[in-house]
Amino acid sequence: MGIRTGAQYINGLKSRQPEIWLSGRKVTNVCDEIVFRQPIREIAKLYDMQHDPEYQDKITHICDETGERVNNAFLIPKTHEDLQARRALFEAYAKATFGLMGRTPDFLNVVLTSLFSNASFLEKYNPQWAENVRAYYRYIRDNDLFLTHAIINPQNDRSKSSHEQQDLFTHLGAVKETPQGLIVRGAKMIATLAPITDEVIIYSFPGFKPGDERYALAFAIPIDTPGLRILCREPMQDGTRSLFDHPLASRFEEMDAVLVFHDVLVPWDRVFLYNNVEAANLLYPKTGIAQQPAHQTGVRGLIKLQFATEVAVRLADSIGVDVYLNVQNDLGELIQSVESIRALLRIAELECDVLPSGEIMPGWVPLETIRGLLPKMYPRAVEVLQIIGAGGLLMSPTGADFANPELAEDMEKYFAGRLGVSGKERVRMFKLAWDLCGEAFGQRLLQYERYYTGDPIRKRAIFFNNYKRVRSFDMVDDALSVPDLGDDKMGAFDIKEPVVKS
Ligand SMILES: Cc1cc2nc3c(=O)[nH]c(=O)nc-3n(C[C@H](O)[C@H](O)[C@H](O)COP(=O)(O)OP(=O)(O)OC[C@H]3O[C@@H](n4cnc5c(N)ncnc54)[C@H](O)[C@@H]3O)c2cc1C
Ligand SMILES: Nc1c(O)cccc1C(=O)O
Repeated sequence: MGIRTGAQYINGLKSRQPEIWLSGRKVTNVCDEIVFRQPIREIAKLYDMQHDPEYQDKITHICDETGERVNNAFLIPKTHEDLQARRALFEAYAKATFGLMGRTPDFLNVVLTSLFSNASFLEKYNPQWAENVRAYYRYIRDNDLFLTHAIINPQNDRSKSSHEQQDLFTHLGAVKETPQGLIVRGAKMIATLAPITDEVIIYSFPGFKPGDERYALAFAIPIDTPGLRILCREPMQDGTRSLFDHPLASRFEEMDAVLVFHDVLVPWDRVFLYNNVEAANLLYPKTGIAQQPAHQTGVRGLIKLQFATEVAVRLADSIGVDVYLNVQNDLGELIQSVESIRALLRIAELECDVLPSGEIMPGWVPLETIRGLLPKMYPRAVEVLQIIGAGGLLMSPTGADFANPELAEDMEKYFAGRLGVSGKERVRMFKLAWDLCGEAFGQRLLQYERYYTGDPIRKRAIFFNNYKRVRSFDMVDDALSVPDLGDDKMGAFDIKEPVVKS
């Protein structure tokens, strides 16, 4: 099959009946659910881009194995050009959503591609697991499917391991083996976009301890598998608010959900690992599913930070405050943050690691540096929007007010910005900023940047320990290697007079 159109993606959603709970009721048809309608349209646009002459050659390629056209997320990078082809995809998808949708199809399809290209690591534990991963990658690639994932245990008692929680199956674990497959029970979080995806893949960050065997799991199943319950968080926009009043929240609400598995059957051919703490702890480091996705998240994060910075620059301009030193200082800081991330991405693409298989991994040091900086830089961009917008962020009327002729004169007179910026233009600018820095929608985007790649504190500590393990810090040795001349001689500088040729 190869690349899908947006209509085919939507028809796929219509062909299934996942158990989705939203605001206390079961969703009967996700495509008719007003909260999901616009986000589905935004994802469908990404699928249509694969057929658009402007994008097709940039974001898709002909699969060597099948001869079909497939998305570049399924490309195993073997050359710098391959890496650029993946970047072109990440950039095109990020720009289509201003970087505001973190879990677009390319993200997990890159994760799966990395699992596929490094599945041999599983062979020592169970060769069938490696085969299952390979078959699953081909299935998702050839059907161009959209995955969600939930790799975190629900936030119950973080001071205790999974097997020490109040209930043995609060956290998702294996209950029993059957001839058809594994029965799993418990919960995982946070499956972003789960309600509008095709499949769910489950695995975990490293960190399992002896006694956690039943939780050491990795598998994938269709999103409408019987017994899988999708519990959505409270919506951040109800789908009725206008594009004028909420130019971003009305389009890019990325629903998050807890997945509850009520004795769900995972067929054996969908089991990638289980009951093996060592394999589960090594999945990340041995399959590159931290490093390759970090390229996608780095590009997406750059676009998101760049977008917030551009909004801040235009916000300041709209009310003439970018003439002031303090505003220029803040805006300059945001621009330098954007340029820092842009430079780090280039370094990551130039300083690659080449695996024995020939796969090239963009450099982990610059990528993890991006992952450590964005959780600080993006919240700062939100703060600068709040500081520049000030009270103006709370004086925006609605599109309905602008539509009422009785108010027309006041709207133009009292809401106008600097000379050349009409009342409607200034209010639209401030609404764009408010969606990013004031709305619950914007606060989720901030929390996403802080936590989507894990706890930034622990990730930075892991980064430090990995960096210390591979770097020598030998300038310190150089500085300490000056011969000790003894105090009386320290002042004597045996500088030889330069020989001057007459
Ligand atoms: C908007 C959003 C979207 C997300 N989307 C996804 C997704 O699609 N798929 C997915 O799998 N996950 C997703 N996540 C979850 C994300 O992976 C987690 O938020 C992240 O791993 C941090 O875990 P936590 O939220 O459970 O925080 P916790 O680990 O519960 O941390 C809470 C606080 O306690 C501290 N803490 C907890 N445990 C320790 C410890 N052992 N040592 C030191 N400090 C500790 C932390 O530093 C933090 O301050 C998403 C998160 C957000 C915010
Ligand atoms: N956060 C991640 C995820 O959700 C899937 C794969 C990788 C990561 C990561 O941050 O490394």
